[in-house]
Amino acid sequence: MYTITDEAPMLATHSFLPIVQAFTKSSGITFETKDISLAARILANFADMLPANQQVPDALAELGTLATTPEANIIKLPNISASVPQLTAAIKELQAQGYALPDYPADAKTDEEKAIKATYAKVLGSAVNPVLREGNSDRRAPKAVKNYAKAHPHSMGAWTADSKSHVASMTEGDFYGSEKSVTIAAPTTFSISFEGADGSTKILKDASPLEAGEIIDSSVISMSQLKAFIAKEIADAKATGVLFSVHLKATMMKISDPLIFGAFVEVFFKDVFEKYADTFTALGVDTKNGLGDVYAKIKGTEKQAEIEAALEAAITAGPDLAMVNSDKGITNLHVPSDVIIDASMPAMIRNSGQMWNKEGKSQDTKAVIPDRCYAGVYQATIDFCKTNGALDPTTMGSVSNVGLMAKKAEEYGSHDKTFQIEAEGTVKVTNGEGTVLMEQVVEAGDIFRMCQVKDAPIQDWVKLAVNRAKATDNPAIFWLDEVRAHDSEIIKKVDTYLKDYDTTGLEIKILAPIDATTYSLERIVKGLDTISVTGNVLRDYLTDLFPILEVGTSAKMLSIVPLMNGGGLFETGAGGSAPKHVDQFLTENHLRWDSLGEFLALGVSLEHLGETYNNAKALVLAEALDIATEKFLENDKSPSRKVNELDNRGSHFYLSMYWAKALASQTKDEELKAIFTPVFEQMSSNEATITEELVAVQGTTMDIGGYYKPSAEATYAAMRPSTMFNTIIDSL
Ligand SMILES: NC(=O)C1=CN([C@@H]2O[C@H](COP(=O)(O)OP(=O)(O)OC[C@H]3O[C@@H](n4cnc5c(N)ncnc54)[C@H](OP(=O)(O)O)[C@@H]3O)[C@@H](O)[C@H]2O)C=CC1
Ligand SMILES: O=C(O)CCC(=O)C(=O)O
Ligand SMILES: [Mg+2]
Repeated sequence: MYTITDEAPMLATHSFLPIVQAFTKSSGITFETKDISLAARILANFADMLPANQQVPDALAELGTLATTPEANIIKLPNISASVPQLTAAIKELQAQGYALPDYPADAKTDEEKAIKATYAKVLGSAVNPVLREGNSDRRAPKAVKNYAKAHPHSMGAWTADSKSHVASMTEGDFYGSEKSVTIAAPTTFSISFEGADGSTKILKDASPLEAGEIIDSSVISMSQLKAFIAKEIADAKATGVLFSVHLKATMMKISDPLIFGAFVEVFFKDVFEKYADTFTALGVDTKNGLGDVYAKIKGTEKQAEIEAALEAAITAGPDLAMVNSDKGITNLHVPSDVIIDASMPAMIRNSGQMWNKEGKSQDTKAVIPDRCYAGVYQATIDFCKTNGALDPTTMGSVSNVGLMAKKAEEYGSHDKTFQIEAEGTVKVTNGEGTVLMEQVVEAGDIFRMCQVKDAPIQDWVKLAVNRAKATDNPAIFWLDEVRAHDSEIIKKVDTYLKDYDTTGLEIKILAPIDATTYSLERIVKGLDTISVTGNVLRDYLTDLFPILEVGTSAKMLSIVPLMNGGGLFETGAGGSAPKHVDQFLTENHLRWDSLGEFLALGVSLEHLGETYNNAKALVLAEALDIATEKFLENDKSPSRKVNELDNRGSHFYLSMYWAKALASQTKDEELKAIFTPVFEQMSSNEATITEELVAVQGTTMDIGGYYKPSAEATYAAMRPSTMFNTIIDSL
C-alpha cells in the first residue's frame, strides 16, 4: 500500500510512483494507492453529504485496520496534520471545486453545527499517524547517508560562548510540576470528572476502559501562571535584545498546544485585546488560530485600519519577533502550525541558535517552550554548542531512536482527555470501583491533561531497544526522568522487562533527558553512536534534532514501524510535508523535495515483502535499490535548492538509472537482468536529453488546479515532463 498525501511529498509521488510501479510490475508486485490527503479525509468523512460521484472511501480507516494484520506492508509519506487555518483553507478550496461541504463551524451552537464540528475534528491535527502507528518506532540514519554527510557536509552555523540564545521555560505551574501517575493493577475503567469549588460537578469523560499494567498520568498547566510567565519573557526579550519565539506542537498536541499558543497571542497583544474585547468577541476571533485569525476576522470591517494600526504598534513596542516569512510579514505568532517544535528548534540550533527577524537577518533568540518536560533537551544542546562550538557533520557520530509510540502512547493519545477548565475546583480520575486514582486542583482557564500507555507497547519497546543495542553494539540510553511521576512508573517496567533478556556485554542505562542529551553529545563529538530509547514526544523531537544536525535534514532517515502484529509500516523520513517547497514549485516549477526517505522506505518494504512471502524477486529488487541509493548519494544526485538545476524529478531519474544498472548487473535473477539491461542502456544513452528536458521546464509559474486537491492529470503532467524518460518507463 502506497499512501497519497499532501504538499511536497504528494507532488514527488506523482513522479516517483509510476517509476516504482514500472520497475516492480514484472515481479508480480502491485502497489495499491490509498489517498489519505487532508482533502480526501475531509471528503471521506462527509461522504453522506455528497452525491455518489463525489464520495471517496475512508482510506485511512482501511489502512488503520490493515495495520493490525500480519499482511500489512504500507509505505507512508508525510501528510498535513492540519491546524484550523489549514482545515478551513482546504474546505474553501473543495467548495470552490464544487463539493457542497459545510463551512467549519468554529463557534458551533446548534446540535447540527456541533455534529459538523465533531466530524471536522476527526481530520484535524495528527489524525493520520496515530491511526497507522500500531507499533513502536525505529528511526536511524543509514550508513550510506552518514557517509554522504561526512563527504558533503551541510552548512552548520558557528556557535560562540557569548550567544544570547536560550530556551525559556516555566519554573512552576506547568505540566512537569504537577504530574501524577499510577500503574493499573487489574482491568477496570476510568472516568474524568470536575468538581467545582461551588459544589457543582461535571463529567468530562465517560467511563473508558483501562487494561491491567497500563500506566496513566495527569497534569495541569496553570493559565494564570503561564500568562505571567509569558509576560515576563516578553519583557526580558525586549530588555536583552533577543528575538522572541514560541515553540510548540500545536498539530500533534492539538488540544493543549493551540490553547497555549493562544495565550501567547493574548499576552503579546494584551492592550489590543483589552481595548477591542467586544469587537473581537462579536467577530469570533479565536486566538488558538493565531494572530493570523485576528487579521482575517477584522478584514473588511469598519475598524480594520484602526485595529491593524494597534497591532502594529504592539509589535513595535514589543521585543523583536521571530519571523516565519519576513518578506510577507508573517510572524512566529501568526499561525500555530507554522512553527512546529520538532523541526523549528533544530533549525535554530543549526543556524547558530538564531532565527530570522523582520529584516530577514539572523538574530539571537529566546525560544520559549513553556513546559519543562522536554525543553531542557534543547537548552542542554545549546549549552553544549556554546561550550564546544558547532557540531561537525564530517566527524560527528549518530543518535538513533527507539520510540515508544504504539497504541497512541503517552501525550500523543491525550486529545480526548485534555480539557480547558471553566472554574475553580478539582479534576478527579476515578476507576470503575469508585476509587479516585488521581486528582488535580485547578482554576478557570487551566489545561488538564491525562495520558495513557499500555503495557504491551512498553514490552515491545524494551525488546526493540535490546535488539537494536545487540545489532549495533551501541549503548542504549532510556531517556527517563526519575523525578517525573510518569517516568518513574515507566522505569519500574523497564527494569522488570530488561530482565527478560540476556543483556551481558550491552551498555543499557537510564538517564534523565538533560543528562542523556549531554551524554549523547559528548559521544557524538568523538564520532561515537548512541541509541536513544524514548517516549513518544522525545521520539518526535530527537528524530528531527539529531538528523538535522547530523545529515542536514530528517528527510534522509530510515523510519521503520515494526507493527506489533507482524506487518510493516515504512515511513519516508522523519520530517513533514514541507509547505515551503510547494511555494517554490508553484512560483518557479522547481521542487527541491528530497525523496531519499522514500527510496529507503521502498527498499525495506520490498525486503519485508520478499522475506514474508518468500518472493525472491522482491529481494533482488530491494538489494538493487540499496545499491542504487548508495550510488545516488555517492554521485550527489539529490535535488538542488535552486531553480534551473536538477530537482526532485531529476533525482528520480538518476535513482532509476542506477536501479536499472544494479538490476542489469546482478546475477541472481536472469529475467530481471534481461528486462533491465536494455532499460539501463536506454537511460544512460539518453541521460543528457532527459536531464535537459527536466530542467528546461523550470523557471515558470505553475498551476495544477489546487493546493489541497490538485488535478491529478495536471500534477502528473507537471511531475513527468520528460517525454524521453516517460517513454522508457512506460515501455516497461
Ligand atoms: N510524518 C508526518 O506525517 C509528518 C507530518 N508533518 C506535517 O508536515 C507539515 C509541515 O511541518 P513542518 O514542521 O514545517 O516540517 P517539515 O519537515 O515539513 O519542514 C521543515 C523543513 O525541513 C526541510 N525538509 C523537510 N522534509 C524535506 C525533504 N524531504 N527534502 C528536503 N527538505 C526537507 C525543509 O527545509 P528547507 O525549507 O530548508 O528546504 C522544510 O521547510 C505540517 O502539516 C506537519 O504537521 C510534520 C512531521 C511529520
Ligand atoms: O503526525 C504528526 O502530526 C507529525 C509526526 C511527526 O512529526 C513525527 O512523527 O516525527
Ligand atoms: Mg516529527
